[in-house]
Amino acid sequence: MADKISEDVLDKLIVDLFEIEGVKFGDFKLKSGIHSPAYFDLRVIVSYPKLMKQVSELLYIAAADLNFDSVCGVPYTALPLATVISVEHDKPMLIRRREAKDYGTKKMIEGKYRPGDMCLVVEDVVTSGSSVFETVQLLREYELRVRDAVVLLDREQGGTERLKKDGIKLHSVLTMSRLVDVLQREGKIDNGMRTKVLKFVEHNKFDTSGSQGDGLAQRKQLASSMTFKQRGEAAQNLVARRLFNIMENKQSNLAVSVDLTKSADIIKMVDQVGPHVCVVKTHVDIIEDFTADFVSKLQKLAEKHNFLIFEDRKYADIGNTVCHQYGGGIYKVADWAHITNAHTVPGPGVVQEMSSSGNLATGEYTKETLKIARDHSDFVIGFICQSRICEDPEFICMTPGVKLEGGGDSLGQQYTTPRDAVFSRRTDLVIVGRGITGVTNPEAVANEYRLAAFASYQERISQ
Ligand SMILES: O=c1ccn([C@@H]2O[C@H](COP(=O)(O)O)[C@@H](O)[C@H]2O)c(=O)[nH]1
Repeated sequence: MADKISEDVLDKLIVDLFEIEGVKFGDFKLKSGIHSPAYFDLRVIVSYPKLMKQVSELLYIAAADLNFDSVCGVPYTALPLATVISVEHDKPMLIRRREAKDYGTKKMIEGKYRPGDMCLVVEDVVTSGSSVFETVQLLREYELRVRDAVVLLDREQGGTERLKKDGIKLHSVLTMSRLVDVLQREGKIDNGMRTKVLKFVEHNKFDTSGSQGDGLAQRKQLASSMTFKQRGEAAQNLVARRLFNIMENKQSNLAVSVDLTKSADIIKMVDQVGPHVCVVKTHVDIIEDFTADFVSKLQKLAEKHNFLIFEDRKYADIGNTVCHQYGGGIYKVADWAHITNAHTVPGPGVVQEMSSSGNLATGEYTKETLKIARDHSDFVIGFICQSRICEDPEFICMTPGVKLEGGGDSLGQQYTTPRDAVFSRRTDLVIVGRGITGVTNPEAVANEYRLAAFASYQERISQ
């Protein structure tokens, strides 16, 4: 890069980024819980149009010798940079969606292209390279070719090497070491901070020895110590991705189980507690007056409050029968439920452990169901379990039988507390039924459960 752009221009850019607080130094606790002496937030660039134009131009120069038909920014910070490159140099742009639309074409890549077109990926900061790789992977799924990516700042933590393994050459405008060298020379940071940052980079390199690009496995991070955001970014399954997204945005890892028997009561309850939950769980076969109108009201509430619908049907028959049960009958679960579940006793399917006392779902059963889930990860998003059963980031562990005060009921249900489930047993999401639906002020109580469960998750990832 240094050969294409003058040293002075790069040095001035580094100081400008520092001045607009796109680069900060101190003690920053990252979402992963790690303390970092440097923090980058290049989203601020959009507030400085001249700088945004300059950065886009430098990214374009970094790609000057390359042949490409279109550009695609990694969402979100790099989107405006890719837009400026596209407009200034008359290069068609492609937009990568984070989530497929629920209607229409369900495309993940927007824009016109021909199969085999070469696309240049644009990114603001690269650490492990997993965000760039995710975008590349999607473009390749859509029959585009990708050989190169340009980035404003390479943190030099293994991203270049990792992307190389996937056939992508990373071209960076700036590197972390150059950045701290210049800032020290310009008197913006002292030598102690410079050394601290360089040591941090040295000791926090991502392992690039794996052959394939699931960055998270290579980071050797355990699911239980990762943020929901990181896990959403790593998940390939779109429902899992969407759920992690909702959990992160609503700061909720609470599912409410609305086991009421009259549809009007269910709708009223869901509207009250909807703002606090990421999932509403139903048992439609206990509803006395089930109609299609109930489903459409529930779907409207799911949109209004942004939650997913989980029909707790616990399928357990042969594939052919389950297909009829799931897609047909009077409930037509497949038409409206985002999530449903199955026992694994009949063979491959989804997994379940029970919270009731004396349940038989232990040992080998759990091991086998985990294997089935891994073999069908395009279809499986997680497990019903009382303790985390695996550290695969994409699988969500959901725990029913939760009450703030613990205890049990007269029919064998055993309750655990939100903290015990999420912090001690390291599961992700708590399912609460009567603890919320059986009280006089469900909305306030749902919020209490939300706060307790989310605080336990935050405590866990900051360990
Ligand atoms: O092992 C399991 C599997 C599912 N459930 C379901 O969760 C709720 C719990 O309701 P509470 O009122 O909080 O007891 C209910 O719908 C069960 O069918 C479970 O409890 N245990």
